[in-house]
Order: sequence, then C-alpha cells, then structure tokens
Amino acid sequence: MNSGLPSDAYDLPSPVEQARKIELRRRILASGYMLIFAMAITGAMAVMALTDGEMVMSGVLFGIAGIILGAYVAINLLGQSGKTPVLVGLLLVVLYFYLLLSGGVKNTGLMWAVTLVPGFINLYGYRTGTATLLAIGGATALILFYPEFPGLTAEYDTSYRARFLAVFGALTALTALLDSSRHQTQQLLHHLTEELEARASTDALTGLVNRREAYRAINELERRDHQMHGRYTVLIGDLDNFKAINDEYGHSFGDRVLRDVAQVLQENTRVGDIVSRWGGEEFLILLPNTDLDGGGILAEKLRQRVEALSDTYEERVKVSISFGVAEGGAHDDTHGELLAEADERMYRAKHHGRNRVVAV
Ligand SMILES: Nc1nc2c(ncn2[C@@H]2O[C@H](COP(=O)(O)OP(=O)(O)OP(=O)(O)O)[C@@H](O)[C@H]2O)c(=O)[nH]1
Repeated sequence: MNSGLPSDAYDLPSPVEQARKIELRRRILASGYMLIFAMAITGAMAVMALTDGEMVMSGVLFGIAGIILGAYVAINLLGQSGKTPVLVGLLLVVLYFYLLLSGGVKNTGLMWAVTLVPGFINLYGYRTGTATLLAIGGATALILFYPEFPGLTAEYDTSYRARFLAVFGALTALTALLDSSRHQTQQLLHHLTEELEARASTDALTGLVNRREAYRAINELERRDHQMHGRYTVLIGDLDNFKAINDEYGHSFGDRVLRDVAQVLQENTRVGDIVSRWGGEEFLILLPNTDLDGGGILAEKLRQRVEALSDTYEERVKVSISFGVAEGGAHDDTHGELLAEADERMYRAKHHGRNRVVAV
C-alpha cells in the first residue's frame, strides 16, 4: 500500500536538511577561523616573548603556532569533515592548558580563555560546548586551587584566580544562553519550514500530493530517466460525471467521494508510486520503473476498485473513473508531451463511453 508521500521517490534535499548541512558547514568554517586566529595570536605572543628574551617560551609558542599551521594545512589538503571541529577543539585545549600552567607571556596566558568560550560554543553548539567548557572550568579550578599543583609554574594571586574563574563561568553561562535561544529559534524555523513544506505539497481535502509536488516528482523522474535510462508511466484518471454527483447529492457528498477515491488509489499502489490530486476530480499517478503494459494493468485494477466504491454508499450513486496511460522514457519526449498524451488518451476513454482505460 502507498501510505503517502514517498521519501525515496525523488530525493531532493528538504529545506531542513539543507539547513542542517549549512549548520555543519558553518561549524567547519568556524574551525578554520579559530585555527587562523589561534595561529596569529600564538605567533604574535611568540614574537613578544622573543623580544623580551624569553627564549624557551618563545620557542614553545612558535612550536605551537607551527603545529596549528600544520593542522590548518592538513585539514585543507585532506578535506574538511565533521571531525574537523573535534581536532581543532583538542588543539585549542592543549594550548589553553599550556598557557594556564606556564602563564604565557608576562602572565597573560589566561586571557586566551576569553576566546575559548565563544569558540567552543560556536564549534560544538550550546549543549556539548557548555559541557566541555564546564569540564575545562573544573580542571582549571583544580589546577589553580590545588595546593602546589604539579606543573603550575605561573604565579597568580588568590583574588586573580577567583576572579578569573568567576569571569570564565559568567562568560560561559551568557554565551550558552545566547546560543540556546539562537538554537531554539532555529528549531522553530525548521519546524515551521517542515510544516509549510508539507502544506504546500499536500492537497487539503484528500491528503494526496498536490499538483505542484507532482510536477516536482515528474521533473525528478525525468532527470533520472535521462541518467539511468529507466522508464516510468503516468496514469491520468478523471472521475466520470462528477458534476452530476455533486448536483444530485450535494458538494459535501462529492467531497466524500473524492476522499474515498483518493484512498482507493493510494491503497492499491506501491510505496514508490506517487498518487496526486491533479485537479478538481482528476488524479495523476506516477509509476517509476513501470512500462506501459504494467501501467495499463494497474489502471484497470484501479478502475475496478473505484467502480466497486459505488456499492459502499447508501445513496444509489455510480462512481467510476476513466484512465489515460502513457509511458515516459522515450528520451526525446518531454514530460509536457507525455502528460498531453496521457490526457488525450483519458479523453478518448471518456469519448468511448467512460469507465475505461485507454493505453494506446
Ligand atoms: N465536491 C467537489 N467537487 C469538485 C471539486 N473539485 C471539482 N469539483 C467538481 O467536479 C465537477 C467536474 O465536472 P466536469 O468537468 O463537467 O466533469 P464530469 O461531470 O466529471 O464529466 P466527465 O469528466 O466528462 O465525465 C465540477 O462540477 C466541479 O465543481 C471538489 O473539490 N469537491
């Protein structure tokens, strides 16, 4: 049974998928900027240390700048991936702890933490970013307040340590708050976009795919057809004497018939098939990987099932449908010609007495 809009029938990325890809690209881009920034600052600090005669510090900082440069070049040569932000984060953490322990140039190393906070939240989002920063903050508190922590050569006085931790915590909280509201707005936008997409592609009365979406699917099938030399078939079905049904039993009964017919069409087609409401009482069914013979057999089955609907109503109504069938895949045809052919066959079915299938 075909239970609605097939996800694999035509795989254009949805706006939400596109937004997610953009978000990942943004993070990878942010990683690149962070590396360039870290390299520039570390290089500048190395030069300052050199001019102050702090040869060891200068050498280490030049070394770190070199590693960052190497990472930047490697990432660009090997191609950026979702793992890039993790690698960049690791490098930045190593640099941070080195500066914390050594004090950096003139004991200004801790200032690096100011860029670490927005940087991490930008790289990992507010949840993972905040968790990572809390872990870094905890480790920093341990290093700063553990009596004679091994490896801590920098000298910070007690109020400086306490103030640093308070600023680090406040900065993390504020940045996380800002990013979480950005995240919520983004989620809301994703949700609204999905809803709008669904509404814009669905027929409100029958729940079938609408004409706009059917066109999109035909374009996609046509594109695949050219690429993969596949074939597909279209059925155009039009309810017979529907005006008379409306006139005799009322518009809301007509609506009920339309819904029932839509359900019959969906229940008797495959998941990859696309059943759309093409117009008022007209339906278009797209059958990927199906030839004219297969399409004709299905159309005949659908015709019989629609006819059988008549017995399900208390009203003495006769519901029937006429189908025109045409096959795509003659590679010089455009879908315009294909639809015109199916339409012309459907009108011939009407002309020859209705409630029938014409496939040649
Ligand atoms: N109830 C209802 N009727 C609709 C809807 N959309 C279109 N119609 C009606 O469908 C009828 C179509 O009439 P016609 O185009 O004359 O076709 P027909 O009476 O089915 O005759 P043939 O197609 O020649 O068999 C019109 O009366 C439209 O008002 C709808 O959403 N609900």
